[in-house]
Amino acid sequence: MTGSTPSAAATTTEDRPRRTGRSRLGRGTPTIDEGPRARFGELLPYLFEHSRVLWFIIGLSILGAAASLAQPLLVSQVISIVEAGDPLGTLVWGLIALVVVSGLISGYQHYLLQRTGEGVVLSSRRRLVRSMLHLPVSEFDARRTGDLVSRVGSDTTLLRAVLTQGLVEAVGGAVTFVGALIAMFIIDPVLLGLTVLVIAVSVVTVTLLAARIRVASARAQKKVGDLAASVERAISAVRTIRAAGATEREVRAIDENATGAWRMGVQVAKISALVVPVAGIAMQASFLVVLGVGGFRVASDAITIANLVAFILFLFMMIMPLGQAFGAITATNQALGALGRIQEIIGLPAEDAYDADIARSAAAPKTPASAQAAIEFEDVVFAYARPAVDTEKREGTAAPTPTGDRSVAAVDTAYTAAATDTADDEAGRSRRAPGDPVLRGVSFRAAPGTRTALVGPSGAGKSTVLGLIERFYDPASGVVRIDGVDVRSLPREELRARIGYVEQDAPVLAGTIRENLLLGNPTATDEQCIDVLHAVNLGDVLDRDPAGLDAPVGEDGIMLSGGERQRLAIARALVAAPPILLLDESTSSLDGVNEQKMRLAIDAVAEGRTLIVIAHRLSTVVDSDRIVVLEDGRVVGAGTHSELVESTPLYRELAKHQLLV
Ligand SMILES: Nc1ncnc2c1ncn2[C@@H]1O[C@H](COP(=O)(O)OP(=O)(O)OP(=O)(O)O)[C@@H](O)[C@H]1O
Repeated sequence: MTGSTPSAAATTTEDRPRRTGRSRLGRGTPTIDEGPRARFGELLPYLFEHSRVLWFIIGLSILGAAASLAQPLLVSQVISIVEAGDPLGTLVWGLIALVVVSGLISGYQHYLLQRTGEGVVLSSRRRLVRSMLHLPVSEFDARRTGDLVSRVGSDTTLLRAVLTQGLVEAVGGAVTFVGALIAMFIIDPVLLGLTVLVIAVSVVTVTLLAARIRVASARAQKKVGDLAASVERAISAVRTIRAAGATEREVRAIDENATGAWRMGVQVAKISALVVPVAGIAMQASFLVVLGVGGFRVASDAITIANLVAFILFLFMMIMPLGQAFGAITATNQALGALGRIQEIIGLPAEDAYDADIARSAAAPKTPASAQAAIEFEDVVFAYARPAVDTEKREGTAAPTPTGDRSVAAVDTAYTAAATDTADDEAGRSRRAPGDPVLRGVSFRAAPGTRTALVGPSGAGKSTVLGLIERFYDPASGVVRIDGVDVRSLPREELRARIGYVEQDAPVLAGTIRENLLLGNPTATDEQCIDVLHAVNLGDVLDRDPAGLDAPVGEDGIMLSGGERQRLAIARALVAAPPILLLDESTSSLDGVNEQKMRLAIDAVAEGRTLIVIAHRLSTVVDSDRIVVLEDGRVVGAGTHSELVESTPLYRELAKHQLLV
């Protein structure tokens, strides 16, 4: 699922990748099974990047072709000289030299082709990764991580084959082919006519097979993407899967995808395998025709033996490039299938820097003035798009659900009990149709330098509010402002540089503590890093490992406790010293000790900045300057704790359940 404005949502999500696939990438109408297919023209920019070396290689292969073409002529000369009983002299040495030179040329050419092929893979990976990481956040909602990884890892490698398996060599091959054809025409046009007839049949057959190879290959690559996505899903939730006793089921699901990929691979192999015998039969048939008819023509003195031998050698020379051409067609078709999947991502529009229209029409200054910015929501309506392209995405790759946290369960029970007239619980949320607004006219203001808490039932839209401030999504209507400036008119980089954002789940990256801390501010000193660690009560992690700041945190920060991960994420946001901090408190890790540490951390970071905290337990935010209560996408109350206890039943109920009143 993706988000943006409802109207935009309808066009920017599910349909877009496929629509882009049709208009930019393919002829005809690709089905979801085939996936997008690229046009040959889309391959050319990748080749043009290496045009100098490719011209050099083409030059080499023409040279090699000329050396090969000279060989039958020399052989024919040698036979004539032997027949006449004359001494061979330097002719034999010339022949040997030719063989050696063409061998050397072909070796060097092979190396250059492989190297250039690697270059093409590299540049396609660079372009793809650059585009991928600049896609709007909503695109990632709709796509499976494993499939994206597979495009970078597997699809790109298929582009190499275009070069290594023949496209450039086919140029040299074409020279040999034409040269041989001319020589054969000069030697015996009748024999040539018969040969061409046999070969033409095989060329037509191979051309027909090529179209099927392209379709099968695109399907095979899609299956590889499915496989990668299912492996990613299983690995990312390995603990949950083990705990649920679902390992074998996952293995079977992955196995099904692996079998699907295998089946498609075999289909490609079958079609490609047809190409080989077709080429072989063409060669043998033409050889037999030449031998049989040629024998008669020697007997009737229409052609000499020396010329028949030369003709047969030229025949081989003509057929060899044909084999190369068939290989090139297969490889190119496979590459076009893969390139379709690469270009599908590259062709998607990147996140825009800012909304030019709004920036133009904004009367207010483009840069927020104060160091402690005010945040303002005015009548904001927002809907996520309709269901994602792939439901597996949300079901399968979701982070493991926190279990056994009774305090969180109690919070939601409290909300549910309080919410009598609206449906806010799980059942209520499931009644909201996909594409219905998640925020329905939200308005509130967080004054500069104050602490604002967002509270409300699960699914009320609290995290969505933070997503809109960060401009991961834009509202359908209404405005989000920082210091009076519409956030859409600010360059995203500038906007995000002003905001520290701590997301709810998995906020720690694999790597070391230092790498995590330097993410938002690569120039921070060790001293600054250590200071912020102490500020969020994480000083002790430095003593645990002699590596100190260079201690690894493991994949997703698995070597730290849940509370420590959350506080490390806060520390990371602080290193960049942002004037605004958005903190989506984790629903897990809320035991008493962690909660206390979290409160202290929040106190420490609140100083001198505008802070918006999403709280799942009131105790962490009860002393906030302002608490905004969200319910089903609406603000149902705002004020201090004591004001809300008086004025807002939902809040009062919640406070009662948490023994605060
Ligand atoms: N990326 C997304 N795509 C589609 N729908 C989404 C997306 N993120 C959230 N939603 C839906 O929007 C609604 C509000 O979600 P949100 O995460 O803002 O709620 P929340 O109040 O923060 O909940 P919690 O307290 O459980 O974190 C939910 O119904 C949720 O299913």
